[in-house]
Amino acid sequence: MNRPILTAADMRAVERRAIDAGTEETLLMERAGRALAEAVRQFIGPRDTLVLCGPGNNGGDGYVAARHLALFGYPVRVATLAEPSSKAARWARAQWDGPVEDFQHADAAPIVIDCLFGTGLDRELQPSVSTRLASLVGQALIAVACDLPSGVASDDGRMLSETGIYDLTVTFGALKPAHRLMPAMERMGRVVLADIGIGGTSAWFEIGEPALPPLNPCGHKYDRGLVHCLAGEMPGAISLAATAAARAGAGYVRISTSRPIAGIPASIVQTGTAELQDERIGCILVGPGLGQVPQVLTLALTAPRPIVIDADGIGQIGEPERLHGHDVILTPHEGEFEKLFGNLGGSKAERASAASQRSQAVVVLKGPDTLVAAPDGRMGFAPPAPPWLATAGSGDVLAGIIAALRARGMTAFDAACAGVWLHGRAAERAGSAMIADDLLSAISAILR
Ligand SMILES: NC(=O)C1=CN([C@@H]2O[C@H](COP(=O)(O)OP(=O)(O)OC[C@H]3O[C@@H](n4cnc5c(N)ncnc54)[C@H](OP(=O)(O)O)[C@@H]3O)[C@@H](O)[C@H]2O)[C@@H](O)CC1
Ligand SMILES: Nc1ncnc2c1ncn2[C@@H]1O[C@H](COP(=O)(O)OP(=O)(O)O)[C@@H](O)[C@H]1O
Ligand SMILES: [K+]
Repeated sequence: MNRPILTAADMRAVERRAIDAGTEETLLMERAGRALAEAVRQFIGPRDTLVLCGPGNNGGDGYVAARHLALFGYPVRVATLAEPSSKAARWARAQWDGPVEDFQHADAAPIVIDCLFGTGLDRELQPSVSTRLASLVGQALIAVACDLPSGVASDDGRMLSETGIYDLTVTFGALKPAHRLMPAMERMGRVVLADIGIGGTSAWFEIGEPALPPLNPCGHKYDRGLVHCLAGEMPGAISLAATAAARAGAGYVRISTSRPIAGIPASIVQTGTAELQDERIGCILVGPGLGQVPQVLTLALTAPRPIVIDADGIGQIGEPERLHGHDVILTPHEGEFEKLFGNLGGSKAERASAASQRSQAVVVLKGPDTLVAAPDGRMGFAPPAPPWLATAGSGDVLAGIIAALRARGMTAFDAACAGVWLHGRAAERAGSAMIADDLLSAISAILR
């Protein structure tokens, strides 16, 4: 299931609509604080706990969580940075009947719950605050963030201030962009999304497990998709991509190559000609191992078929507008992205979206926080993938998987999202010592 991703403004609008429809703001805060306490109880046994409360509603959630943790039997202390400034937070503060310490002087504790700032953080923390928070987080056995680690910019995942690495982040109603974007994502530990009875829809979402096209019991190999790969100077990369396409369920994979390629499955057909006008082709794949032969990309763009352009092919496009009128999925890493689109500026999501609109292609902007952008504004955020995916050839495998899914009839955007999801899960399955070749059998295992 795809989970919506909401900006701070989206989230405030959702909250406003719920309040206008009659839900008390304090009820939402009660649910959020209770969910935070429940998550702590679920993951961590009762130990001395210090709850740090800020002036806004993030702090309000903290007072509620402290009350529930005390009821659960946790020895809880509360320390505050400033008195509550919102009505709901004042209510939550009034419900907490224990003492309140001063944030700068509170002793450290094995469990620290950071409820200083959440989606309302709009500037860096005062150095005395960030230093103290980092010290308390650093001394804790378990550090928990309410909604977001304080210091994180909710909408783009930047660190406005550095405050340390957390073990658990409990968020409410919907994921925020920062939960799926670096550098913030790697500071959050496990992210738990709690239901507080509100949520919204959005063109931005976390990519969930895809529904792949069912096989037609009466179908033949072309019904399952023909992927035509174009080889270039380095055959290894296109071999990986082609084999990935076959493993991801394409019924027929062939490679146009000027010389025979050794070591690939015999079922992958090698041909000396590029029969790209063949209407049975479901997707053309060009770029992996292409080298400096731009005429191959030009040839690919003469065919009126869906096309995945990866690696060297991306650098040979020239102007993104050249892709208008074609049905293209681009799969750049940051270097390839910059080669084609230049330095666009803005957050990763803004850059991916601008690039997709400019090229009218689906853009898979890869990295530890891969994004899939469509020209119409939809954006898929990859769920966390293991860092060992950063290995030579793994991008070629991704391009092959996406080409297979496109050839099987998924839309360009859905194929790209599904490919990114499968690629990450295959890496999890293959384990930390994997090489890109190992992803191929892992794909088969997942699709079994
Ligand atoms: N939306 C929902 O549906 C629900 C949201 N909920 C919770 O509310 C949280 C959002 O609450 P929020 O909007 O009150 O913002 P929050 O993060 O507490 O910070 C704002 C305060 O901080 C201040 N301030 C900002 N930056 C600062 C800085 N660098 N240094 C110092 N001060 C700074 C700013 O004051 P300012 O000085 O800007 O006037 C203001 O006082 C959200 O993360 C979630 O936990 C839940 O209760 C359930 C439902
Ligand atoms: N730190 C990381 N954590 C998770 N995935 C990563 C990380 N770094 C890169 N990846 C993924 O690994 C793949 C690398 O692709 P690419 O850069 O094209 O490599 P290559 O050209 O060697 O195939 C991409 O799918 C990317 O999203
Ligand atoms: K927080």
